[in-house]
Amino acid sequence: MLTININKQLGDLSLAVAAQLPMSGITAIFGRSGAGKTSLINVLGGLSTPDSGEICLNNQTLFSRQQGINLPPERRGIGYVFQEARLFPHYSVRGNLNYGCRDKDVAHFTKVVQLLGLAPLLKRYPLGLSGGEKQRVAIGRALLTKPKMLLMDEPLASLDLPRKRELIPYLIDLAKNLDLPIVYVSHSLDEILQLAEHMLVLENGRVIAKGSLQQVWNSEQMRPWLSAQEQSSLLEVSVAEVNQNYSMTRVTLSDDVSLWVNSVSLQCGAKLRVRIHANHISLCRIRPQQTSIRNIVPVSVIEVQQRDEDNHRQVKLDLAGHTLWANVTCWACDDLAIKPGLSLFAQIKGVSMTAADLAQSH
Ligand SMILES: Nc1ncnc2c1ncn2[C@@H]1O[C@H](COP(=O)(O)OP(=O)(O)OP(=O)(O)O)[C@@H](O)[C@H]1O
Repeated sequence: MLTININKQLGDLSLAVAAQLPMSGITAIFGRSGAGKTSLINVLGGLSTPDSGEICLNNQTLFSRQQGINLPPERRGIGYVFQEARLFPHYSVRGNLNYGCRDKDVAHFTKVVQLLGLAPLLKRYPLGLSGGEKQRVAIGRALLTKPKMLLMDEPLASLDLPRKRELIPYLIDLAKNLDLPIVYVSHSLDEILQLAEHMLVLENGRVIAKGSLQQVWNSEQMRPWLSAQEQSSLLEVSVAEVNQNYSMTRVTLSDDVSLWVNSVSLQCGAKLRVRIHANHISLCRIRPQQTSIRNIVPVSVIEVQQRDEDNHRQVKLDLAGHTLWANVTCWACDDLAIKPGLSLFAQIKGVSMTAADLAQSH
């Protein structure tokens, strides 16, 4: 467990974080620009010093103002990967990987090189590498110091979309195969959906939500910070059936609720997360007939919310015990007299759930 309880004044921002991060899987630190994400991981990595508080990694105190402890970055057992790869241009990939690595563990080197697909690059120099390749080398370099935890500050931010897609599977493999907890800063919900198991949301230097990805994603606390386009729900489902003719996959949420989504190449039984955008859901009082929409599921209204700036309402629904958010115009809400307790049918277009909305659960 990484236990954080720190305060630091940074210009106008008061960073005040109290949280415990698990020592497994990927924990996403999410927040808008200026929320304090980089400042937080700089404090964890020892690149900046809190004004007060404590940081403990398992049983080791990394920082304690009271006890006068402040371990330097190299003694924290924490690896750091920045937005830019920051490689040494005059060293080969092998030279960069070995830089700062005192303990020459050949088996570990081979494993890291294999996990990150670096073997064909070892003799090359940074100048000739793509952005994604450079970032893989930077990750490898951090891993070769055998950290107990890896901090990554938007490691995909400087990459174009194809390079991002290329790197994501490597990151998933690392967390799984090296049993290495990763703290991953991002303001991209797309990346977080694919990578993270846990999530911590920062706003104005404070933690506004933390917990499992699904719990935080679907929470009330997330709503105010997301635009209507970003509002969505995350459901954990299992692959049940593939319709080869129409390239659609049926996933089940519970014994009697299933959804058709765009085809995924996974075995039946595989666990998936599916993101359903609130703008892609429509609500009906009676079960629609002869509709093009493949997914019609019974729901009941838990709550209806409206933000001052919006001309629509956010309807929180119960779908077989899971939370589903739908954005509906005020007009439709009034017409259908949508209020808590009402039973409705939610329609979700099958085509609206694409590869970007589907992620394998780790
Ligand atoms: N050393 C400093 N002195 C003064 N202000 C600082 C300092 N470091 C950070 N800040 C301020 O703290 C705020 C948070 O910065 P930080 O870089 O941690 O945000 P962030 O959430 O990582 O943002 P982004 O997503 O844009 O990288 C910003 O307003 C920044 O200007």
